This record gives sequence, C-alpha cells and structure tokens, in this order.
Amino acid sequence: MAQSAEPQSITAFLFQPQILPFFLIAVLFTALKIIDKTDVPKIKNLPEVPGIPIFGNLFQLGDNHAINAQKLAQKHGPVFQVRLGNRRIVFANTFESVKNLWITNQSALISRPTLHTFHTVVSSSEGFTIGTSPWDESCKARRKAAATALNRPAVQSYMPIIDYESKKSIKEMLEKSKYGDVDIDPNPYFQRYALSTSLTLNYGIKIEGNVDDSMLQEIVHVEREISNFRSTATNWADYIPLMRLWPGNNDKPLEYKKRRGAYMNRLLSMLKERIANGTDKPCISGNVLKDPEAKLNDAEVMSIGLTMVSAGLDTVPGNLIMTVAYLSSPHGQEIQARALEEINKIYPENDSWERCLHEEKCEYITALVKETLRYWSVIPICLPRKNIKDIKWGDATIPAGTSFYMNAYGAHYDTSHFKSPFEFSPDRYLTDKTLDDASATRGTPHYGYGAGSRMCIGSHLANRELYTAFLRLITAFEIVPPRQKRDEPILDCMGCNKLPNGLTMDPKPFKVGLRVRNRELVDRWLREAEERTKDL
Ligand code: HEM
Repeated sequence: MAQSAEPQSITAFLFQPQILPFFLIAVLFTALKIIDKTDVPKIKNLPEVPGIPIFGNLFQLGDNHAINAQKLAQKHGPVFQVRLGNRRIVFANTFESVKNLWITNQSALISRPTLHTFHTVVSSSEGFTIGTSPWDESCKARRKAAATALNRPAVQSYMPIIDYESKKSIKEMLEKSKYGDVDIDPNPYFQRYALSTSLTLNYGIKIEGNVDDSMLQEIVHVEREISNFRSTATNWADYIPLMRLWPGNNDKPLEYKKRRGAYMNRLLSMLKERIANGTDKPCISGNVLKDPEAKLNDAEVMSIGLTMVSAGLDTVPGNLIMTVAYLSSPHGQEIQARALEEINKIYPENDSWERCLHEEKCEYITALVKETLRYWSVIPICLPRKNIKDIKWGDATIPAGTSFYMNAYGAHYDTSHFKSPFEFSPDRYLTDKTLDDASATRGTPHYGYGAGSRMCIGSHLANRELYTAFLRLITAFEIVPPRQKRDEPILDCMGCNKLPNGLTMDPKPFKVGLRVRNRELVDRWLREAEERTKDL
C-alpha cells in the first residue's frame, strides 16, 4: 500500500501549479540535450561560430553556404567549426588553409561523410558513386579502376570520341543558329558533348540523336535533381533527424532514385547484350565485365557507371557555357582576339582542329581553361571529406571522424592569394612574364578539381574536353552578345547561378550570337572530322 501511494504523491507534487513550469523546463532541457548532441563534440582551440539549439548554424549559412561562410571567415578566421543540426563541420575558406588541410594532410583527409538524403534514400539500390563513397577497400578498388581508365595516356586514346562529339555539337549549333542568324542557348549542345563522351567511354554507347534526344533529356534532368540531393546545403533532414519523419519528405528523392535506376539498368543491360552478341565496343565497364580476373563485383561496376554518368554532366557544360557567355562580352572580344592570334601563330596552316587532338600547344587556351575553372567555381563547396586520423590545425586537434567542407569559391576569390580575383583573366595563368599574378602559376593553380587524396580523377579528360571545345569554338565563331537584352548572360559566378545552394552551379539561361568566321574553313574542318570519326 505504502509503495503504490509514493509515485502518486510524486506526480501530485510535480503537478502543483508552482512546480509544473520548472518541471516542464527541466524536461525540455533534458530532451534538448539528448536531441542536440553532435556527432563530434566541440573542438577545443578552433574558432566556433555561435549557433542556436537544434539548428546550429543552418540559418547563418542560409541558402548560399559559399558566400556566407566566406563572410563568417572575416570574423572567425580562415578555418572555423560550425554545427549543422547534429553534425560538426570544419569549414576552410582560403587558398592557404585548403592547401594545408587538403594537401598537407591528405592521407588523413581521405574519406567522405555519408548524408541521409543521398546515401540512405537515393542510393539505397544502385549504391554510391566513387565521389560519395567513404574510404574502404571497395572504394579504393573502384577508384583505382576508374583512375587507370582516366589517366593521361588513356585519355589520349579517347580523343577520337572528343573529336566526334565536339564536331557534332558545333555542327548542330551552326545549323540551329542558321549560320549565325539566330542567337542560341549553348547549354544543351555541351550537355550532350559531356554525357555522350562519358557514355561512349563507359558503355560504348553514344547519344545518337540531336539535343532533343529523350534519353539525353531524361538523364540531364534526373542527374541535376540528384545532384541537389547530394548538396550539403539543401537537405536539412541530413542534419536534423526529426525532419526525416515529415510526411512526404522522401517522395521526391525516391522518385528520382527510381528514374535513375531505370536508365542505369538499361545502359548496363544494353552493354551486356552487346557483349553476348559480340557487337560491343571497347569501353570501361565492358573491360571489367569481360575480364575473368576482374576484382570488381556487379555493384562496383554499377558504381563506376553511376560515376561516369554523373561526374562530368553538370561540371563540364557549366564551365564551358559560362566561359562562352563571358567571351560574348566586350572584354571577351579581346580574349577571343588574343586566343585566335595565338592559335594562328602556332597553326598557320589552319590545321588546329586536327592537331589539338594530339597536342596541347596553345598556352593561352590552357590558361583560359584554368581561369574558367577558377572563376566559375562550379562546385562552390567541394564534395565533403571526413578525416580518418586526427589533424592538427594551430593549437586544435581535429578528431578523426569530423566532416570538412572546402569553400572552393572562398579560396578562388581569396585576395591574399589571387590578384584581382573578380577579374576574368587567363593571363594570370601564363607562365612566362606573368602579367598580373605570379602566385597563381606556382603549385596548385585552383581547386576546381578539388585537392589531395580524393581529388577529381576525371581532370585529364575534362581538361581535354574543355581545351578542344574552346579551341574549336574560337576558331569557328566570333562569339558575340545576343540581339535581345533579355537574353544577355550574367557574368559573375554567383549571380549567374540559378541554384546557389546546389552541389554544382546551374547556370541561368542565356543566349549568344555565333558569327561564322570563315564558312569554307569551318565546313572543311567539319568534313575532315566526320571522315576521321566515321567508324566510331
Ligand atoms: C570540369 C569538369 C569537372 C570538374 C570541375 C570536377 C570537379 C570535381 C571535384 C571538385 C571533385 C571532388 C574532389 C575532392 O574532394 O577534392 C571531383 C571528384 C571526382 N570527379 Fe570530377 N570534375 C569534373 C569532371 C569529371 C569527369 C569528366 C569525371 C569522370 C568521367 C570525373 C570523375 C570524378 C570522380 C570519380 C571523383 C571522385 C574522386 C574520389 O572521391 O576519390 N570528374 N570532381
């Protein structure tokens, strides 16, 4: 009797009007303490941006993490810690701090964190790409296989594909612009250029149709949506587990997962069918599937396929078309004139279209490619990393298991490293007489491809795609502003982006005019490329 009366009396005590408010506050406080725990405790001696319970610094970083983190760095220093929901994140915001953490500490900073929306929802059946995989034996094997297939000599052997695809895009641009009479949006031509190149490399299957090809449009659309699920800024449910319970929270990710699964499985079955019929063409996944010694299982072959389809799809066209936009501006006219002069000096016989397949002799175009990768910073917050060993930063020890975000935009617009970073200036990357920025030509030129142990393994391929496209576009066309004011591009790296909190830049639509420089010559270059690639 006495035992059953005791709890009742405690309840009665707590529910007294003068006690209840204190009791509720205590309950709330304890609940907050439990929910509000971060994966990694506060790191001592590392500046911290003060945040609020549950959300941490999500509101301060807002819908443009790159710009807002750069502003926070002015107050808290180049490297600081924030809390995004229950995650502790170390942000690096300057060129030097990225170099120290990503390059000097590359063996420690080799893994990637997993995030709920992308890893648990979108990737539950097809698995992760290489760039989203934590470091383990499987990731190592996939990365090695893909890196071997994308190394410099391998990429040289793919130049016929780049020859074919760039010819095809320029030919279609000529036709759609009615040889310069109509302004056009260059984006779809370069989306096909990038995707068809990757599909040919990986599956031996190219996009046969024009830019309205339905498979092209489906893949471009779905991969863009999925890249937003990968963004470190858009999905608050990644950081606040309670938000995952919100009805409908997973509907969109699940829809796109299904749509992606459909074309990924179709591409793999097409390849397997061709292998069975003996009609397949040499390609990366085909080589793995046919190799009896291959150490990769089916899931790993799918992961390489996912990587090849997605990795260059937003990045190559984003860089290409935004520099085409810039070239149409008044300063862009000067850059085109300079580039053309340099190309004509090296290739007085007008054979640059063919020679660029074997050599990269025009230093000015190489510099234009580098400046493109810096200025447009198409992945403003680089793919996230996680350290597998403690890392020292000043007096702080950042424990293994912490997530790191590289503010590539902040590093590219760091005035202590780049002179006049807001100017688009290929000259800063010329090695001789270095006109305006000596520091940029030493060591790592930019972080467009990331840095260190998990740096982009597609950079040789992407560089060749960009170099070939710029050289061919500049020799074929005078790129001029559009006729209508409303079609004019926005020429700053943040203003031009439809989706500043996405993983990759999504350029706002614009048009340019393309005046053919010498129709006879362009027709000849197109014919020759067609002849060279007729068996592809
Ligand atoms: C201009 C085009 C491209 C840009 C700007 C770009 C940029 C990047 C960046 C910033 C990273 C993260 C690196 C890091 O964490 O340090 C990355 C990773 C990666 N990229 Fe690219 N990329 C491009 C094209 C490509 C292409 C064409 C491919 C392959 C076909 C590719 C394959 C990869 C892979 C596999 C990774 C993951 C590496 C890893 O996690 O170990 N990329 N890329």
